Amino acid sequence: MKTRIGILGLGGVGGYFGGLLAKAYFESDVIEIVFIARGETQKAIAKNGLKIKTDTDEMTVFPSLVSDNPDEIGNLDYLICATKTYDIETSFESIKECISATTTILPLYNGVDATERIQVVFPKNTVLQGCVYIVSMIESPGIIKKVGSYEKLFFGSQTVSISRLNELQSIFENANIESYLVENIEETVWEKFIFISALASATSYLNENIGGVLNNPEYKEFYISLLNEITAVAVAKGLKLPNDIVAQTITKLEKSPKDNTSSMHRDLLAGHKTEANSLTKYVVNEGVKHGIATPVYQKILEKLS
Ligand SMILES: NC(=O)C1=CN([C@@H]2O[C@H](COP(=O)(O)OP(=O)(O)OC[C@H]3O[C@@H](n4cnc5c(N)ncnc54)[C@H](OP(=O)(O)O)[C@@H]3O)[C@@H](O)[C@H]2O)C=CC1
Ligand SMILES: CC(C)(CO)C(=O)C(=O)O
Repeated sequence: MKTRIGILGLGGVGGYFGGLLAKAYFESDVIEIVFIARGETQKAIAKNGLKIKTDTDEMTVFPSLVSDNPDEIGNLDYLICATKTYDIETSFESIKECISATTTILPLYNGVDATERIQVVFPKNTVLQGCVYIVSMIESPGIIKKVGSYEKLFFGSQTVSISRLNELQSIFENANIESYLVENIEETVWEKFIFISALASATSYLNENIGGVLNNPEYKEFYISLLNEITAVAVAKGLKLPNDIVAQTITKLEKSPKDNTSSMHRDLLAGHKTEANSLTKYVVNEGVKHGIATPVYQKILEKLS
């Protein structure tokens, strides 16, 4: 029996990492990669394969199947999900028949509540935690453009032992995915969340890219006040983060390409729906719950709502 891996959402993230899996396991006897895509994306991939462009290269890959029909997709051993967070519940509803009690689910969204939300829909399943650092986007349906060099994938579980997750780590490693199976995944996901939540909120509110935020002292101060607010919320929630998390996050941003911006800012500029609920509102709500003031987040939320 082949290990069957579904990729839900063939956009910037799902398309890139799913594409590496499809390339590695094309016509494999042991692993089958299924792309779960709909509409124009499904049509384009079925006709031409999935094209991935990087700064230096281009490749076209073919999954075993591209479909959004649960009868065709069948039961999955793993489901890797990378729609936008506002599509979590509806996208799962459409493929719930493909999830059995033994399906392991790996969410790769920005945000910290995906695992909890998916666990509500599938209470019996193993739902891992994960996050990625990558800059990638849909150029047109079935064509993914990845910019720059970073492409790290972190995953793990608070409840499942590392040894049970080694199979998935090997699957990633054999596909040349820079993946890290980490013990303290909750902290890793929160460290990414602190980075992206403050960045997405600042770039979207100020309408500036990373360089624009860092090079203007007033904007940098604004960004740092977001880091302080979200860190206070994380601490109130009981997260054990490094003491210098704010300084570490600023350093991380300083090492990022200055002409890049957050995916939320890109969505806002393109007139698309944004993930403000997961990246901005979540912090305000958790602040209220734990008695932590988040005035700068609140100001941004008012503008983005
Ligand atoms: N892009 C990036 O550089 C990064 C993104 N992230 C995070 O990763 C997550 C994914 O982002 P990203 O890849 O940019 O998103 P995209 O918008 O590029 O892709 C999302 C994909 O999900 C598909 N989708 C939505 N609902 C369904 C459904 N019911 N069935 C099948 N497909 C569906 C959409 O298809 P359709 O066109 O049909 O709606 C779209 O192709 C987000 O949480 C984001 O914040 C994290 C790090 C970096
Ligand atoms: C900042 C970045 C690119 C880092 O992965 C990101 O997560 C996003 O834009 O959503």
